[in-house]
Amino acid sequence: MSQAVAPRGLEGIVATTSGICWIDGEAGVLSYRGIDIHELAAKSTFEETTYLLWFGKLPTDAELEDFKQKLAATRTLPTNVVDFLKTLPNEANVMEVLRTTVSLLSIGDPDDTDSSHEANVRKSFRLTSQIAMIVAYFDRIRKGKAIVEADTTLSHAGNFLYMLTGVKPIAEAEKAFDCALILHADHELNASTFAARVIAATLSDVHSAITGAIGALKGPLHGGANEAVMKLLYEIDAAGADPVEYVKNLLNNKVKVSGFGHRVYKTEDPRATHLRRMSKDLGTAAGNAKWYEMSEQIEGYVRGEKKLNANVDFYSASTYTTLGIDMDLFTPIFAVSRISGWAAHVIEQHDNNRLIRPRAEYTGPAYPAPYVPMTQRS
Ligand SMILES: CC(=O)SCCNC(=O)CCNC(=O)[C@H](O)C(C)(C)COP(=O)(O)OP(=O)(O)OC[C@H]1O[C@@H](n2cnc3c(N)ncnc32)[C@H](O)[C@@H]1OP(=O)(O)O
Ligand SMILES: O=C([O-])CC(=O)C(=O)O
Repeated sequence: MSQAVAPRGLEGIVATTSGICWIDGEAGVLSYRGIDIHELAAKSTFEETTYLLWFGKLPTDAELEDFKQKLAATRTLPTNVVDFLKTLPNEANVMEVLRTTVSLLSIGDPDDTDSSHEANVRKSFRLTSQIAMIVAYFDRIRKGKAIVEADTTLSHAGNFLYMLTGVKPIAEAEKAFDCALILHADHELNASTFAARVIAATLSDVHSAITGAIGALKGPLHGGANEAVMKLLYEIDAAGADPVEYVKNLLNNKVKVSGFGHRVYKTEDPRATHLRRMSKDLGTAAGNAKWYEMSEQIEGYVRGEKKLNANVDFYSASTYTTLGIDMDLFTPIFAVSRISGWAAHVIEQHDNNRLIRPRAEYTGPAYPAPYVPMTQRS
């Protein structure tokens, strides 16, 4: 019996139930476990938000302390993984480095053959720490700098910046980065999370699901857009061009402008509200608001002309640049945060699993097509 084909790209299709993240795309509302993202951005920390995503409630003081200690205790990478990072070419794509290294981490993981709820949580702790470590370690290795060992007394955000730069971050930078991690932590059934859930639903392991998710996040229609935004800003700057004229030209040539548009939001992406402010505040404080100002001009034009809103990736580009982070680390940093949401979804999938296996409407040659012998083929 033939069924109606789902809309292209599965737009609007509700593919699963989930208790993790709720979005109202019309109203521009994003919430984790029912708590509004604006409240989390103002009051929470990445650790607390991750606890919320994984365990479904805000932690008590003691639970949060225990969580932070457990997370900090997993700030270690096996020697074979560090050695592997040293064998890679300096110019390697950092998302490819991350994807491959996360895959490698499953070999030798103490819970490799265990996919119980408890083992999945333990793996999630380890991967949350290790993804941050891989990004920071590889960046230092490729720059010929000594690796900075993790500091277990620092927050997840603070430790990442410390491992990356070798300098303990000032409070403002740590706070801004921590807020960015909260904002990127989860987003319902985005492409990478869906990929992770499809993999997990075969009863494959956490590392396989996260490896697939990293591959999906890399694409420029998804997480890769933040790097593409910064490339655009650099291009405009190098050409000494007017940002609006430059983008007008792109749109006239039917080129999509990275950092704009969203499958779900029909209004302002609530995360962009914070990243715009962070970009402005950090730029102003650093005495270099150039990237923010260019971004703001582009946003005004694209919104006015195309009715497209900036998404989470647009102002994260200028925010991270102002924090002194290289642009090819932007998408890996997305993964440094999104591992919390991916892990929550993989755990939820395994806890109540059914194989995800939709159908396709066949559009190929009519059945039965002849099997033409080799001698008669043209
Ligand atoms: C973390 C994230 O993943 S957030 C998204 C990050 N991705 C980007 O920023 C890349 C740029 N944006 C896009 O490519 C899209 O808006 C997506 C991928 C985010 C959403 O895609 P979809 O829901 O499939 O929308 P689709 O691509 O069909 O766009 C609908 C219309 O808006 C236009 N449009 C959408 N985004 C843009 C854009 N950034 N620039 C110019 N036009 C755009 C499309 O050309 C299309 O126009 P048409 O109907 O005249 O052909
Ligand atoms: O939800 C989406 O399609 C993409 C997105 O914004 C995210 O993953 O944060």
